[in-house]
Amino acid sequence: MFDSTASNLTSQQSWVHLIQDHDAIRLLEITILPPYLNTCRWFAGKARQQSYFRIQFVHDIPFISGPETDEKAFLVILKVGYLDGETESYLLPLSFVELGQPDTPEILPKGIITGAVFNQKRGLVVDAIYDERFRGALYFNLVNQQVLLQKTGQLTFHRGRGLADDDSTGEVTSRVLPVDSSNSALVFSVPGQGEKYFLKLYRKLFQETNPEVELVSFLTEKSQFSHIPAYAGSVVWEQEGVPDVTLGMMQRMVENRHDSWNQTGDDLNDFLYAVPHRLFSIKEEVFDRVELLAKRTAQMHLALFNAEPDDSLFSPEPFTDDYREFIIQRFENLLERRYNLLIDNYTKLDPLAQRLAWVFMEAKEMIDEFVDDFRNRPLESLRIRIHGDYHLGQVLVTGTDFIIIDFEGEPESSISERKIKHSPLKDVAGAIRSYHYAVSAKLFGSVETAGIEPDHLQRVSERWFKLIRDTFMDAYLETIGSPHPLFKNSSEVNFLLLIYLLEKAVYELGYEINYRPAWVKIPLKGIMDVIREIEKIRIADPARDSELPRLQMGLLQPKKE
Ligand SMILES: Nc1ncnc2c1ncn2[C@@H]1O[C@H](COP(=O)(O)OP(=O)(O)O)[C@@H](O)[C@H]1O
Ligand SMILES: O=P(O)(O)O[C@H]1O[C@H](CO)[C@@H](O[C@H]2O[C@H](CO)[C@@H](O)[C@H](O)[C@H]2O)[C@H](O)[C@H]1O
Repeated sequence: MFDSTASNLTSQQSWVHLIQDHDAIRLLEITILPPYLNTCRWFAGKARQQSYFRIQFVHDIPFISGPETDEKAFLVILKVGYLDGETESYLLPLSFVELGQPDTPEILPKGIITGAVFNQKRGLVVDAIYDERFRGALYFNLVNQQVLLQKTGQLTFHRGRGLADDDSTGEVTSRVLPVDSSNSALVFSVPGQGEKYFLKLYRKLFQETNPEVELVSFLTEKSQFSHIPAYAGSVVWEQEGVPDVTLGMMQRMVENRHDSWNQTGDDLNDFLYAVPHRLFSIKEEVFDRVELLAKRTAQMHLALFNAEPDDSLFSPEPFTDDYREFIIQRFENLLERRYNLLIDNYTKLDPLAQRLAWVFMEAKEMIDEFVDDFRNRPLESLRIRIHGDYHLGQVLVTGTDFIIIDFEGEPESSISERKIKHSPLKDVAGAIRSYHYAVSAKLFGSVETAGIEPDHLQRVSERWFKLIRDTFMDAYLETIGSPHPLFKNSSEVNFLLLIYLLEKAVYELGYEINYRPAWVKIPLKGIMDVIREIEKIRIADPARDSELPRLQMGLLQPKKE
C-alpha cells in the first residue's frame, strides 16, 4: 500500500499554481502518473508498449465553498503515446488533500496517486473522484448549468430532463460506486430521497460527442421509452472550431438487485439441479422474463426508429452500398486480426479450443464467401441507431422489469464507427450471444455442472439455448409487428441475424483471448454454430457455384481429454 507519509512531489508553489511548476509537471508525467495509470482498470493501454505520458490540457474545477486557496481540482487530459499505433487521451481529475487537518477526508488507497508538499503543506495528490469536494462541485455545476471558462475553450454543464427542478439547491452527499469498469461511476444522494443520480465520468476521451449521451438524451427527451435511466445532464469540453469532447454524463440512479446476466445464471442453476435426474425443466417464469426482455429490446428499437425524418443523427436509412462496403471491410479486417491473434495464442489454448480454432481457420474461405454475399444481396430492411454493445450485463433487473444501460458502444470500435446505423438485429444478436455465453459458462467447468456427464450436459445445454433463443426471437418480432419497415421479410431477418451473430462472436474471440483465455471456447463455439448454418444454406442451394470443400466438422465430436 502507498505510504502516505512519504512525499514524492515537492513544490514551492501552492496546489492552485501546480501548472506553473514545470518540474512538478515533468515529475508527474515521467515518474508518478505512468505507474499509477497502469494500476487502473479503466486504463485500456496497459497491454500496449507505452512511450510517453503528457499532460496536454488542464481545466479548473473550483470547489463550491471554503477558503479561497487550494480549493480546486484539475481536470487533466493526459495524452498517452505508444510504440505501436495511435495515441489515446484519458481524463484524470486531480485534487490535493492536505493531511493533518480536522476535516481531512479519508481517501481510499486506490485513489492515492502520490504524497506531496505544496507550499509547505503536506498532503496527498489523489484521483479527485475520491474527494467529496470535487464530486459536490460537479453536481453543483450540473444543476446550475454552469459554463466554466478555461485557458482552452470552456466546460459546459448541460441539464437533462431527468434532473428534477427541486434538486437544484446542490445539497447532496456522494460516493464512488465500487465497480471496476472502463469508466468511473459517482452516485449522489439528495437529502430525504436517498441515492438519486448516477454520474459516469468517461476515462478514455474522444473528440466527438459520446454516442451514449446522444442515445440516452434522445430516448429520454424525444421518445416515450422509459426503460433506461433518464438523462439528467452532461459535462462537455467545448472549443471553437473543434468537435466537443464529452467528459461525463448524469442519469437517474436505478435501484436494482443485479443484472440480467446474474439472473440468467441463477435461472440456469435452477435448471441444472434437475439435469442429473434426467429431468428437463425450465420454469415458466424464465420464459416470461426472456419474453419481457425481448419486448423491452424491441420497444427500444421502435423508439429509435421513430425519429423525426429531419433528425439526421437518428432517422432510418437503407442498406446503401457504402454501408455494405463498410461492413465487409470491417469484417475482413476483424477476421484477419482474429486469425493472427489465434495463431499467436494457439499453443496456449486447451485441446477443445484448439480443435474449434482449427475448424474456424479452415472455414475462412467459406466465411469470406458468405460475407461477400452482403455486397449484392437485395436488402430492403432499414438501419437505425442501436445500443451497439448489447448483452445481459447491460440490463439491470428492477423488481419484475428491466432497465437498459451503457450505450457507449463496442469498446474496440472508434467513436465514429459506434455511431453508424445498423439493423437492430445487431443488438438482437448481442442478446442471443449472451444467452449462449450464460449456458456455455456453466457448461465449461463450473461447480454447478461438475457431476454431470459431458455429452448429456452438452445436449441439454443446446436444447436450453435453442428454446431461449427462439422465445426471445418470437417475442421480439411480435413486438415489432409485421409488416414493419425495419425488417422486409424473414429471409432478410435470417441472413442479417447470421451476419451479426458471426461478427459478434468473432469480436468476442478477441475479447476472451485478451481478458479471459479460459472462455475462448465460448465464442469459438458460437462461430461454429453460424458456420453450420452457412453450410446448410450452401447445401440447400445447389445453384451456388462454389468450389469450396465441406468442412471437417467431425473434428468437433467430443473426445476424451
Ligand atoms: N443508472 C444507474 N443506476 C444504478 N446503477 C447503474 C446505473 N448505470 C450503471 N450502473 C451500475 O454501474 C455499472 C457500470 O455502468 P456502465 O454503464 O456499464 O459503465 P461502463 O461504461 O464503465 O462499463 C453497471 O454495471 C451497473 O451496475
Ligand atoms: O465492458 P462492456 O460491458 O462494455 O463489454 C465488454 O465486456 C463484456 C464482458 O463483461 C463482453 O461481453 C461478453 O461476455 C459477457 C459475459 O461476461 C456475455 O454476456 C456477452 O454476450 C459477451 O459478448 C463484451 O463483448 C465486451 O464488449
